[in-house]
Amino acid sequence: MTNSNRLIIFDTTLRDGEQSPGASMTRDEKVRIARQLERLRVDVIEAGFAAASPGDFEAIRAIASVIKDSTVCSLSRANERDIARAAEALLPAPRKRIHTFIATSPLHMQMKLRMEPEQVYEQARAAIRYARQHTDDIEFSPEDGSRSEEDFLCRVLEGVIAEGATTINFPDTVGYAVPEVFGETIRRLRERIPNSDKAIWSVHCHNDLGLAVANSLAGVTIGGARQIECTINGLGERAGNTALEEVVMAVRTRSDFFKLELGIDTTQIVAASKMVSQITGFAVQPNKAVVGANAFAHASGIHQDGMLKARETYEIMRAEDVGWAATKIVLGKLSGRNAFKQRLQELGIDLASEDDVNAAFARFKELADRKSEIFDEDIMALVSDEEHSHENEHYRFVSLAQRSETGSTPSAKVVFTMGGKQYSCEGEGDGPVDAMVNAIEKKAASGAELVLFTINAISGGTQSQGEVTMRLSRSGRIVNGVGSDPDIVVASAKAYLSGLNKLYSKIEKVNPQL
Ligand SMILES: CC(=O)SCCNC(=O)CCNC(=O)[C@H](O)C(C)(C)COP(=O)(O)OP(=O)(O)OC[C@H]1O[C@@H](n2cnc3c(N)ncnc32)[C@H](O)[C@@H]1OP(=O)(O)O
Ligand SMILES: CC(C)C(=O)C(=O)O
Ligand SMILES: [Mg+2]
Repeated sequence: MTNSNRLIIFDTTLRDGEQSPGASMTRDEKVRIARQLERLRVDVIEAGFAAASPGDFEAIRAIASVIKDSTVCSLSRANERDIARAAEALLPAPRKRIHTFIATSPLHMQMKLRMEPEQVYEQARAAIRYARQHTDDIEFSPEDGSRSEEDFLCRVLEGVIAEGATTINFPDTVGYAVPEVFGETIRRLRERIPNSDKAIWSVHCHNDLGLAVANSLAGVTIGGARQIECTINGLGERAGNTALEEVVMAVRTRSDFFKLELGIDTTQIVAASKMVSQITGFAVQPNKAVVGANAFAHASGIHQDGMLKARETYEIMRAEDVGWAATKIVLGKLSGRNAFKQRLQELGIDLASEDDVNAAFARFKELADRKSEIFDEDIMALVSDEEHSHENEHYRFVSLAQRSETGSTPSAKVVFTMGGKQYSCEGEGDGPVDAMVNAIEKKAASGAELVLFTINAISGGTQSQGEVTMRLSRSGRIVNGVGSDPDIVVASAKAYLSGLNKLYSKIEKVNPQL
């Protein structure tokens, strides 16, 4: 197989992205994101790690059943049980890939796997042999590749290609690499391995030193890789992975330098970014490249003057090309169903049925009565609330009254349902949010610990909705609850109950003994 100039975009938001503490997603949320990734026309969607849990298995299977254009992939360790589980989850997919990996660095082999290099070599080859029985699209990753010995890598990679691996993914698992060295290593590996041209070479970089995008691009330009693994908004384990929007727009904007072809529909980038941020509760920083709120905003007079005379003076990309709307219909309380449905479509939101659209439209009208202009972020929040209401809703917010006055102890009364029964509880606390949590806990007694609380204004002005993310932890499980409302204490109550629902939910990720 020769490397052409086509750059394959492999998205791992649903697998490595989900490895971000607190970013776990439900099956339905994953399917929504997968559909948006398909609209974005990514080549490969890594939908999860089938052997990790029944929830992950089900999510991969659901994605494999609905995605038609992108290849659907599952990660698996280099053993028969994981690979068989991946193959089973991928059965409905028209295009499927099994991605298997094993660590090759001395540190990982000795301390983590407790295996001799010879055993790792044999296990890697055996894994590919077994995976070949299920599909001929097989990817292999030597985990911790950038800290592995080159001679050993050559031997393992030659062996797995000989067994039928069609993609060799070189990971910088701990974000240790620097661009020139990383690119040169891949170039040398490709040069030294006799059958290297039988596989497509790929890069998978982490951002621990903020070099994930630079390393990925060096892997392509210096190393000759033709697949980049990346995630929306750079989500991922620890400091995250290579950001899809950044590599894609770098390759496209500087096509004079990269001279590579991409299949991506870049106009879907912003919708994908907003969807992932909304579902995971991980806000995008305003100065984030491409998808940050300020990425195309100009505040200083000289820049504004230049922009008015010729956009190119201060912009290297067009906002519309990545999906920022230039002009649009303003949605408000006088808008109708058609305008609302049109905006849902533009935001890549597919509601399952007309009933779902009607329910979301009713919430939209309710919100529009309290808020003069409804922004895209409001709609995303509202639809997400709608989707959560279909999940196993053990806890549901009904109403809240709270009182805080300088010099007196804040108090809150929360009405909510638990297991279908309605309760009204009162509590006091250091502040209104603390009082609200104490009120809920009087009845819920969940044992959850609040480990992170963030609040974002999800559109402009003081009448903006507040979007609250509450990260809860219980017995080693971490979940993000998200809630939005123009009243930030109500948003907090919704976020807290949504977190409790996730902790309660059986389909959330657990570590079952399969
Ligand atoms: C770099 C990466 O991102 S790798 C992907 C990381 N993602 C995840 O780990 C998420 C999903 N993981 C899980 O749900 C669980 O870890 C499972 C289901 C895979 C395994 O759970 P458990 O069986 O309880 O094992 P546990 O996680 O405690 O330990 C991992 C085991 O796999 C072994 N292992 C690790 N990597 C590999 C591999 N690539 N191939 C084969 N075995 C491996 C470890 O040596 C360890 O074996 P041991 O139990 O004999 O000591
Ligand atoms: C499974 C592999 C590719 C991985 O995520 C890593 O090494 O970071
Ligand atoms: Mg990774």
